[in-house]
Amino acid sequence: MQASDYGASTADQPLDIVSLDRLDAAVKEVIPEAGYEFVSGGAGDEWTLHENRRAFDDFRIEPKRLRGVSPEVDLSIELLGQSLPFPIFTAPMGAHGMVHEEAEVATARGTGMAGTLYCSSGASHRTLEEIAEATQGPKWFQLYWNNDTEVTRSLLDRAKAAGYSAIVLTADALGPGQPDDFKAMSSPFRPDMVFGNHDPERGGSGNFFDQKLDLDTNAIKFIKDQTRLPVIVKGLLRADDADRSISAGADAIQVSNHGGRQIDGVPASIAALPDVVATVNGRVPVIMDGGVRRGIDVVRALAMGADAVAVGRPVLYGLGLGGAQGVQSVLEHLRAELQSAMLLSGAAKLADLDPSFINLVGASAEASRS
Ligand SMILES: Cc1cc2nc3c(=O)[nH]c(=O)nc-3n(C[C@H](O)[C@H](O)[C@H](O)COP(=O)(O)O)c2cc1C
Ligand SMILES: O=C(O)C(=O)c1ccccc1
Repeated sequence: MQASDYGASTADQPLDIVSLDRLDAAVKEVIPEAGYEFVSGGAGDEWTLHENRRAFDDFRIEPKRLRGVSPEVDLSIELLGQSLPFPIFTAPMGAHGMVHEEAEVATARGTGMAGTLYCSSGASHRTLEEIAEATQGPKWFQLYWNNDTEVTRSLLDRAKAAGYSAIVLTADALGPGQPDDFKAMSSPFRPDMVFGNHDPERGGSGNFFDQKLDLDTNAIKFIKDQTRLPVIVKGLLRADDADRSISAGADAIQVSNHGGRQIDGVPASIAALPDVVATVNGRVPVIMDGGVRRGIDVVRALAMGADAVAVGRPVLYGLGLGGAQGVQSVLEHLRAELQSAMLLSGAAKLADLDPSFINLVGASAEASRS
């Protein structure tokens, strides 16, 4: 059966983007409802989902004037041995076939066209090898740890062989958050397309949330011994967990609440960032994700100590609206907004961004006083 028998998704096309927030309403009109609900939704009452956006407002930018800043801001960074043209990359997300018939292959291609890093989800619809081939840019592999270590070992060997340069260990998804029917999830465009790395013989890698993770059984060390690649621990909100992860060998920390999709009622990522940054104290890079939609959000996250940010849902909205080119448009739009936000804040280079650009008000200020 051909993919077209099921109806095709949107053709590749660049998007004329005014603001990433507006993509939500546009994509709702063009992708199947199940796909839109899957991507846009959050856990529980979606309090954390909304808080991820709202909390940015607690961190006001205090712009610096009369500093001779020119528009040619250098946005490039080095992150765990990779150079990125700007400090923004595609967050690991599963099941892109819910949005586009080419699924992660198109997302990875579009991310590569924008020149930045693609983080490939362990719950992708396409195989990690197909995805790796689709992008010329840097790439990391996100692992859902499997209690059957042979399943984990085989995924790590494949990721290394396919050229992924780091492993992201997701620590915050230990049970189904939202929705809970992941095992049955196939693409509405191609019902034959299920999770690409899933090995039905072992039943293993389909049980994404059946992971028992602790530092005593040494997941981080296991990954490093197996791959000799750097490990990013993703999904931390607490400073003590960041500290424990670094002691166990983590090479970077990704502050995240999984886009408000795991446990509701936890703080926004941007609100959790300062404590983690203070404890990490420059030992390893800190990445954050959750609610990044504007160049000013990136300025705030970097001023508060993040080295880079990852973006989730808007990338999939770009995929739904314009395939690989839509993804490219989303990432390039955010890069352009960052460039302008740097100029208008009075920051000549990324290294200039520090907490002196931020004035803390509102709920987050109250929390930090108590
Ligand atoms: C549809 C979808 C699927 C996701 N799948 C994964 C996943 O497989 N692994 C993972 O570590 N995080 C996953 N996430 C979380 C993202 O990596 C990221 O933390 C979050 O989307 C960032 O928030 P934002 O969407 O507000 O930018 C997923 C998020 C979405 C929206
Ligand atoms: O939806 C998610 O947040 C997620 O992590 C996931 C996990 C397994 C399959 C698809 C998505």
